[in-house]
Amino acid sequence: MIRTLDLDNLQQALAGTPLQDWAADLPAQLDAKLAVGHGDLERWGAAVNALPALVPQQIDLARRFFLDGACDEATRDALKSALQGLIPWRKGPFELFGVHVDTEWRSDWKWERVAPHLDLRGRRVLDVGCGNGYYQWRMLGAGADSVVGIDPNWLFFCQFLAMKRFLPDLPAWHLPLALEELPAKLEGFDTVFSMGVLYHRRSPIDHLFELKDCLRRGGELVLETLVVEGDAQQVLVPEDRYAQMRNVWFLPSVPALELWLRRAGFVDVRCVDVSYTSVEEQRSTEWMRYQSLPEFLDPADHSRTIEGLPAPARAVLIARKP
Ligand SMILES: Nc1ncnc2c1ncn2[C@@H]1O[C@H](C[S@+](CC[C@H]([NH3+])C(=O)[O-])CC(=O)[O-])[C@@H](O)[C@H]1O
Repeated sequence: MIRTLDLDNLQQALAGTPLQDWAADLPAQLDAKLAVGHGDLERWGAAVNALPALVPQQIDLARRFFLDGACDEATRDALKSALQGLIPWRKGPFELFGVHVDTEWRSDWKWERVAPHLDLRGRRVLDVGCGNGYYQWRMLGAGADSVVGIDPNWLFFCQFLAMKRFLPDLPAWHLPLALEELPAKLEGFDTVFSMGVLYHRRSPIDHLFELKDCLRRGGELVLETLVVEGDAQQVLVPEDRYAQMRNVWFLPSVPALELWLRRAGFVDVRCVDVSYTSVEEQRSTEWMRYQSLPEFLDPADHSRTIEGLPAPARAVLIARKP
């Protein structure tokens, strides 16, 4: 499976950049990771390998994730059943040759809140906690030069490989790595995204420093995370679960998050969006059959989680490394 990581092309894309040495070391690091792997990796790899060989004649990544081209009914059934082998699908939606992968999240809605505030044309991008890579494809659709995603989840890695099958020549790479597994002081990306990751970190300010270390001087950070209302000293730390999630640590107010970013050395810090997540944006579907946001909110009062905490609101902040 390592060959499907397409590391040769990644090395070529990063040749002559500050990321060149890192790219050269990746095959050995990833070989070691893949040797340990995950119990279900073989099954998910088989689902990826079962995807029919289809060549998209129509590609739209700018307005949605949409691929289409010649595909008969039997091939479409084979495509659907291979993609079903990678359930649960959380981030999307994906439209592939007439198959609509209706994911748990309307990630396209989040992208519509983020994208208008950025100019990704010609930029070398890192997406930290990229999930299945949905946003990586949309970043290419917005003109990014190359997009590297990192995420330690093996299922999401396989979901990315499924899409890459149909778009083998596009400059998007997904590495099954956690942020902590990147070398210190990479300082080579023009734009770094961290969306939906900060509240999972026990040391959120260290997370900001780690993101800053991935950026070149003058590079831009795009940070999206759960927030609460309040002033610059307001932060919620849940006693236990938050909207049924176990590993949620810090939910700052927007002014607190802006302060954290400034303390971490970012400049031009600005919040460009705050939105409550609706039960239309995150819900169970045929492609993600577990419980979802509608079950995680207080049934009598959707402004509260079932734990009695403020319902999920997410902010998008942009900041620059001086
Ligand atoms: N140490 C880590 N390093 C890198 N990734 C990690 C780490 N720990 C967890 N993750 C990954 O971070 C992602 C968080 S989801 C956001 C997905 C996308 N960005 C989104 O904005 O929809 C949360 C949400 O649903 O919002 C998961 O894919 C984890 O595997």
